[in-house]
Amino acid sequence: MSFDLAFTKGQGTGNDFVLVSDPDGDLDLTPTQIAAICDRRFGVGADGLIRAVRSRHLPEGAATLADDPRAVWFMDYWNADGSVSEMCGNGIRVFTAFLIDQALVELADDESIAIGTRAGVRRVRRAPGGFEADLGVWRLAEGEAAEPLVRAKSLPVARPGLGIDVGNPHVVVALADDDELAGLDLGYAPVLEPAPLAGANVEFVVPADPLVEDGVGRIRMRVHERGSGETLSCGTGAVASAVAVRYWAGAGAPDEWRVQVPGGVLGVRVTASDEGERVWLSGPAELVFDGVLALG
Ligand SMILES: N[C@@H](CCC[C@H](N)C(=O)O)C(=O)O
Repeated sequence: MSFDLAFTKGQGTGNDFVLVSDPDGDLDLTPTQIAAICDRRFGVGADGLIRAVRSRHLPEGAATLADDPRAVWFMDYWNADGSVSEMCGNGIRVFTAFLIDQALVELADDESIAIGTRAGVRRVRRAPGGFEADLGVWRLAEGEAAEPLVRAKSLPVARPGLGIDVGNPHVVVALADDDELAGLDLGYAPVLEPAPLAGANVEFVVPADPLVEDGVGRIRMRVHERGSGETLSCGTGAVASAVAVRYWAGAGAPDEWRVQVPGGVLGVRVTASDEGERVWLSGPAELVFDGVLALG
């Protein structure tokens, strides 16, 4: 059966998404359709597709509603290859802008909104230049996944990575300098040893000079995203990179970080909580254009 699909294209620091509104959970897009929509030559083109659906219409949404009944909306996130992810840090800001634009929610300056995701409930509020999202408590990956070896094309030898979970899986690799970062060929997926069953997003980082300025840590990052390849930015990847460098730096490292990615700059904050260290991601969110796709 063919049908018209209304969509909005959005981006945050160049990480771009196709957003669709499906309040009652009627849409049943297949992974193949999603990959076709995200294809940059034959489709709209995007790093991922995000469906706005009321949480009560999804099994994962029912679970988040049980945690927080205010999480009425669920961010149903899909990578460009049609695989699902638990979380998207740039996506959740763009998703919030989309919900507001579609008049599905109102968000005053002093309020936050609870959003259901596969990683649990996340809260987003307005911040200078965009939005800030509370991405919950970060954790080191466990067992062998904590320190995998990473091989990437253009790196002559395997490098040690640090496995970090911020709702979705990341491996962060420190590089020597900007030349090494610029010379990376991320047209090929980095190979991890041992290879995590569910895959991982891989971030490569270098410190800025100086690493800390006015109490704020500064790093540069490039990323190869699970399910999407190299992207201009990854919000959860920026958070994973900041906490990895902070972890390596040890006691006295800053709680506030600026992460320069090819598509712009993201802010990361770390705060103490009873459950562990919470991480906060801030950055822009823009809706670029609307369109209608004939599917079928
Ligand atoms: N770009 C996103 C992360 C999207 C999901 C990721 N590719 C995964 O599979 O976990 C971000 O901004 O966090």
